[in-house]
Amino acid sequence: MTDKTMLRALKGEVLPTPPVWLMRQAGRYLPEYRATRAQAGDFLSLCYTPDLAAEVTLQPIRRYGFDAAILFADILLLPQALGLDLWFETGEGPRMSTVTSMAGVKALKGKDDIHDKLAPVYETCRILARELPKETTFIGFAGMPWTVATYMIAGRGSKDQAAAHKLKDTDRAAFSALIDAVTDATIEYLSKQVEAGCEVVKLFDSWAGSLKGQDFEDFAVEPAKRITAELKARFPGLPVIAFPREAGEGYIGFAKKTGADCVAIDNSVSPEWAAANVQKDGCVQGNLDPSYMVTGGQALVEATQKVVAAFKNGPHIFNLGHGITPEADPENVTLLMETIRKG
Ligand SMILES: Cc1c2[nH]c(c1CCC(=O)O)Cc1[nH]c(c(CCC(=O)O)c1C)Cc1[nH]c(c(CCC(=O)O)c1C)Cc1[nH]c(c(C)c1CCC(=O)O)C2
Repeated sequence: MTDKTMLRALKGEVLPTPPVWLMRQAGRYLPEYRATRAQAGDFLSLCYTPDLAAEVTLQPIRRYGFDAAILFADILLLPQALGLDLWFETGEGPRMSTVTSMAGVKALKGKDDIHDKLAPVYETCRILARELPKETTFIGFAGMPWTVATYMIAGRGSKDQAAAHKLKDTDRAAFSALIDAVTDATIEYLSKQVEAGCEVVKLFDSWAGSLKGQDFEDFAVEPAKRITAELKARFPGLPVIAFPREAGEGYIGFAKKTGADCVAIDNSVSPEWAAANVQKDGCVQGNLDPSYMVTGGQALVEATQKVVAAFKNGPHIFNLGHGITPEADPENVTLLMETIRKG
């Protein structure tokens, strides 16, 4: 039996204190992150410089002793490896060349031609597999095809994913071919991360909430199911965490339908609701509102205790409902950790 608490929770064990890590735990709220990012020059150089990417992954582990470390990279490196141009506009976010037709999908690189570009990411994994503390679980990740496709189709982030919905509704063949191409490449990308030392994979579907009805089944559930099944066939026992963010009722049964070991829950649903409707089927991860990491105080303590209490009768990994923001106060993360660990 492993003594890594995160792996134990993923196997369904109910622990007296939940394992904890935070989405975006390596990020701009930490002065040491900002210093290493400045040393790298920019965000993408940081992602592609293995020593520095490993360093920022380790920083929050040293500072807080989280139970898990997540590989430092980005979900948009995969479309870049598929041949799209990617850059970040300061203060705005990602920009990308677009794919909006079958010809565009056909022009993408094949699923086995992504590894040259992504080799530095695999090297980061190898460094971390060596250097992480033995009690720390190492998480690899990728974006889910729908979320990644929304950026590939629009060339940027958007509030309502309108461009992706439009392609889905007007050129189903091109849209489906794009989802399939990203699904196939994601399987190869995650396989390499696991071969390089990741012990768990997390699938980020940040925009799953905008898929409704049959679209949710076809483009959130199905790709998660295919990716999970193929990874588990290649790596028996590999734990998979799925995060269909803002899925609402779609969270119910998501683990059963996809084969994922754990469902990550955002903070638009209450922990009590998630315990009753989702945790009944297995491990859940979540779901404190990230804004408490900015505001802190007694409200943080009480909200944290409420999340822990709501999930205490089943397998639970403590996390935020979404990424920690640049405005968060590092001291509030210390308070969070004290609150969780003193029980
Ligand atoms: C949609 C998405 C992206 N990236 C990711 C998602 C899915 C999760 C989510 O919904 O947030 C996932 C991601 N991005 C990053 C990680 C690393 C691991 C971690 O610490 O969580 C992970 C797992 C680093 C990052 N990815 C990004 C940063 C900030 C970059 C910086 O240092 O300037 C980090 C630390 C940039 C990024 N990357 C992306 C956007 C839209 C942005 C700009 C917005 C922002 O600045 O927060 C795409």
